[in-house]
Amino acid sequence: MERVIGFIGAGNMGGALLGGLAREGLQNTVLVFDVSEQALANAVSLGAEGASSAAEVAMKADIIVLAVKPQFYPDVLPQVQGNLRKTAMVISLAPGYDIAALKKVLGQEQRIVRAMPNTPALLGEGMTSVAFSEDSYEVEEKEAVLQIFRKAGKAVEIREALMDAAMAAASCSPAFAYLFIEALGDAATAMGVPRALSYEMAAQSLLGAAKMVLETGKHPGELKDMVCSPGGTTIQGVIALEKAGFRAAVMEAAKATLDRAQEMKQS
Ligand SMILES: NC(=O)C1=CN([C@@H]2O[C@H](COP(=O)(O)OP(=O)(O)OC[C@H]3O[C@@H](n4cnc5c(N)ncnc54)[C@H](OP(=O)(O)O)[C@@H]3O)[C@@H](O)[C@H]2O)C=CC1
Ligand SMILES: O=C(O)[C@@H]1CCC=N1
Repeated sequence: MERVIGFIGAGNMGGALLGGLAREGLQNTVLVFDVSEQALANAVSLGAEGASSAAEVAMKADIIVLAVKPQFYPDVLPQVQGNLRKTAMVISLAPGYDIAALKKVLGQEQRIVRAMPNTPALLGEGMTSVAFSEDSYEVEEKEAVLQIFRKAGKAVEIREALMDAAMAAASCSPAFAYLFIEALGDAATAMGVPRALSYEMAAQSLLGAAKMVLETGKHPGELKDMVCSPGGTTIQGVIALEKAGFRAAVMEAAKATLDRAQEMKQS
């Protein structure tokens, strides 16, 4: 069965998911509404159809992706509520609104899915965690939801209680990685490497290191040890990072995002 996928919001995250979906050509009808003309035009250039309102997307789509910031949910949810098909599945990407809070507004019978993707979805390298409401879903319906995110990278099903942790680990973390790349790029530039090459070196080494973790199955500590020659250079850098509290800083950063998501929680 061909399902219509609707996006309400096609900015940084919705646009990245659309870009991921469109990499091999859109397989479904994709309907998009965005108040930003630029975001809408970008979605249309990827093969999506423009809608004139959030209500139109709610009425016509089988799967609706809410991809506006949670601050706009009080505007958008009432436009969606009352226009949804009973069988529609609504996917929310936002922290702060759990399934129970969304059901309060959209209706207890409405099937709600929470998904926490990340912007590398644009390149098919995303990581998305998905939690389904405790309603009844055909296997094939869950697959249709997971497929949206699998086309944009990896997708795993998790318990909703882990959603904020998944956000910290996979959705906020690209920003931390960019800080690391930027800092390493600055350092290499200071050492005389041309700026663009500095970023290329930093980014490619991070990409390669990430692939080593994923593809060798080795523990990150073992891979780190393989780089550190006894009495060599790398171990001095590791010591400097430890002195600066690098690992504690990363853990604090992840915890800060989790704390913020919990502060944003709607009752
Ligand atoms: N960015 C990320 O890395 C991630 C984001 N998320 C979640 O994804 C969701 C979207 O975030 P993100 O893409 O970053 O946000 P953006 O602001 O980049 O994109 C949202 C888009 O929706 C538009 N918009 C605002 N109000 C409305 C409305 N009433 N109806 C239709 N469109 C509207 C915005 O237009 P305008 O710009 O004019 O306001 C914008 O184009 C959020 O819930 C966020 O928490 C989840 C994981 C990662
Ligand atoms: O910063 C945010 O709130 C969103 C959610 C996860 C990544 N970006």
